[in-house]
Amino acid sequence: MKQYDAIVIGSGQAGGPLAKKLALSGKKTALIEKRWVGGTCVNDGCTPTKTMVASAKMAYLAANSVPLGVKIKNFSVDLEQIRKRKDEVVHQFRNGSQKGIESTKNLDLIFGDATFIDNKTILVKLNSGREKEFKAELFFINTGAKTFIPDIEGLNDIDYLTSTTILDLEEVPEHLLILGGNYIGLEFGQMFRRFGSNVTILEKSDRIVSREDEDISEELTKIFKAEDISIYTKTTATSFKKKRSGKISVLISADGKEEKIKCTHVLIAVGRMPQTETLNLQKTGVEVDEHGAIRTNNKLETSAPGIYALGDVKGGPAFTHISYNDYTVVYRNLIENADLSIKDRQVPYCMFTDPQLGRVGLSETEAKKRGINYKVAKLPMAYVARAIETGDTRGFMKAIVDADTKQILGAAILGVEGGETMTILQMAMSGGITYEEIRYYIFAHPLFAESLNNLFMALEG
Ligand SMILES: Cc1cc2nc3c(=O)[nH]c(=O)nc-3n(C[C@H](O)[C@H](O)[C@H](O)COP(=O)(O)OP(=O)(O)OC[C@H]3O[C@@H](n4cnc5c(N)ncnc54)[C@H](O)[C@@H]3O)c2cc1C
Ligand SMILES: NC(=O)c1ccc[n+]([C@@H]2O[C@H](COP(=O)([O-])OP(=O)(O)OC[C@H]3O[C@@H](n4cnc5c(N)ncnc54)[C@H](O)[C@@H]3O)[C@@H](O)[C@H]2O)c1
Repeated sequence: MKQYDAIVIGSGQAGGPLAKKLALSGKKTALIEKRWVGGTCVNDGCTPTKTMVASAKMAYLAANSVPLGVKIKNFSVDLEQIRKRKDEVVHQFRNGSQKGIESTKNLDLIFGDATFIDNKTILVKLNSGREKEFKAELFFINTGAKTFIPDIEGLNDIDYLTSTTILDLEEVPEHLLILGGNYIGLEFGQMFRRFGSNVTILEKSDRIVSREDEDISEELTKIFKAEDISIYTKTTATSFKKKRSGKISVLISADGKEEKIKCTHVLIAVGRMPQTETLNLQKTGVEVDEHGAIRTNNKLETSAPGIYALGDVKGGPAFTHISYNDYTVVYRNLIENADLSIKDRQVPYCMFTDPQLGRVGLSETEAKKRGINYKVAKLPMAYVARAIETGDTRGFMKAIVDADTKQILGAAILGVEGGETMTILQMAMSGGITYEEIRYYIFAHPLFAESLNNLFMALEG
């Protein structure tokens, strides 16, 4: 049985870089991956969706070019080319990471499905069909999450789509019904509407993006409705039935009333669940919560000594940059004797609808709940010179500031390149730059960033 110093299970956004750095630090390391190097982000998450969102944006621009004085006649969407481009980008990223791992001294990349025998031993069902046991002093679990499939009558009798299978559709759905109105539902909903599908989104809560402030949900709803996307809130599906015509009949319960909708495709986007059920964690003493997420402390140590958990598998904010940050925390604590913690770290994120929603820090709702003496700065994108010049004034900029200290507490930028503008405020928050300083800051004209002067001017008087 081969003995390692460290075994990393899962080559997600933490696992790959961590395995390389551990090996380079002198630890004999193995990285076990059951599918593809790069995990969800590279293979069926961020990378493929954002390449396809770019195609959807191109279709939107072509369809809306006339006001800018450009007539585009007869454009069409070529899903095969969109898929091909997406696959090329994914393969480029995946192969690049794999080569980097394979050429790292002291590191073995093993393709197979790992399960614990005890807290120092794993059994790997190799992709070649054989089984092998490996031992290590340290284990790092980075097995990510997968689509949660709700228990709804008839769902298993239709070929429903997930965020993975929808990436490889060979034709644009005639009518795509989406269950769930948050990141995945909204990014795919708008994308396929722009590719030519009729799109209906069913959201269980009383508004889409229900974790955000109400004005954000309202503005996004307006933006989606302007593209003829149907949104039902306080609604879920109660049964699915495949018709002889090939169509799917969906019984929905909308705000207490029942209604039937026909569609051709169904995308399930009601959340993701940690991939822990096949790890045999009961053999290790690693505790999980009621959702199967691994419990860790602020240094990402589990309840079993020598076993760490990083990324989506531990629950909490499920983003690539958070998983990557987990890796730096674990690595630097272990190898560089740092004393880093994930407590109170910033969690920025960007939803890649068009326009984007860039978010960091407190929302207005949270500031109110905490009883903070806050003020809200808000500027419609229709007042942003760059937005007017480039012909897209949808959305607004919003910042929550501390009325006493003048520090920025949070920001929501719903607008073109909203993620980039949000990041400027995120850095101001890290550096303790006050909103008054930003109000008088020199930004190059006419950038979106320049309007941060005006955003905070709104707080004067
Ligand atoms: C459609 C979609 C779009 C997204 N877009 C964004 C975005 O724009 N921005 C953003 O920040 N985040 C986005 N995310 C979330 C992001 O992809 C994840 O948060 C990120 O990939 C972090 O994952 P991870 O490192 O925890 O693990 P993952 O990347 O999920 O990797 C886990 C790896 O472990 C492997 N594995 C699992 N079990 C075993 C086992 N027993 N043995 C061996 N290997 C195993 C899996 O095959 C997988 O490769 C998106 C997610 C989805 C689904
Ligand atoms: N741009 C990004 O950063 C990005 C993009 C895609 C995904 N992600 C990550 O992927 C994760 C999963 O995203 P998601 O959108 O699937 O999940 P989510 O948990 O963020 O949202 C699920 C939505 O479905 C609704 N819902 C739940 N049950 C329902 C039902 N039965 N009927 C109708 N609606 C129902 C919920 O109210 C919620 O609005 C997120 O946590 C996110 O971190 C990030």
